[in-house]
Amino acid sequence: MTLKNVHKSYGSRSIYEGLDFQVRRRERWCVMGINGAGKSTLLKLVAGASEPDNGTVARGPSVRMGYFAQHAMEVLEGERTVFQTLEGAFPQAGQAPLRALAGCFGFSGDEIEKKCRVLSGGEKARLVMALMLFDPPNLLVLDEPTNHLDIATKEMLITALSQYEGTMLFVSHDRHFLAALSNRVLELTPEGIHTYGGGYTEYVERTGREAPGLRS
Ligand SMILES: Nc1ncnc2c1ncn2[C@@H]1O[C@H](COP(=O)(O)OP(=O)(O)OP(=O)(O)O)[C@@H](O)[C@H]1O
Repeated sequence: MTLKNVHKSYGSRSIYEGLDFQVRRRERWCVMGINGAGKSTLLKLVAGASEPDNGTVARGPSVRMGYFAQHAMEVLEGERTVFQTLEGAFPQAGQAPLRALAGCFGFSGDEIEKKCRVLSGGEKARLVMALMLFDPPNLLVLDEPTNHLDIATKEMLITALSQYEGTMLFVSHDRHFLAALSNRVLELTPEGIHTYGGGYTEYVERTGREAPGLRS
């Protein structure tokens, strides 16, 4: 995944002026920066949900991507149940594995019969994660995936993602998520980008500072 000389503005507000950045296989980048630095915009560009004004975003031919952002929850069909949603996505999978999948993501017993329209934000996020991780793509782009999750589900997600062997690019304000899952750090600053070859913990040790906007 290579971004070359990427320019992006919203109206008169310039977000990047010539961004160069490369993500290689198995790297796990956390993206840091203050509010409005352009973290979500970068993830959108990588995911193809937004186009650069100038420059190129190139994906390797074997890249299969999963993109999670808050709007991902809106694509759930309100009248479908949790189970119907999983079955619709994986028609070949059979009942038992899908029930097990739902269970792993906290939908036990009758809860899989709940319609999507009644799900809480956290339940929707869990269902979207289950859809994404059943047959995981080899590049995950995650924009604040733990936002609506309770602690138990967050820990479960961290465990699942630490076993994931693909490449990741993510934004998180959760210290444990950052520390457990990153092996690279990209910092967006007004002066441009800084990259660090180690994970978040090494970044904190080296720079003596934590990510801006950390929640826990
Ligand atoms: N579609 C849009 N139209 C106009 N301005 C936008 C749009 N999307 C983002 N922006 C602006 O661009 C800037 C960067 O936005 P972005 O969401 O990438 O920042 P961020 O670093 O993810 O911020 P936060 O930490 O607050 O989520 C912000 O000032 C934002 O208001």
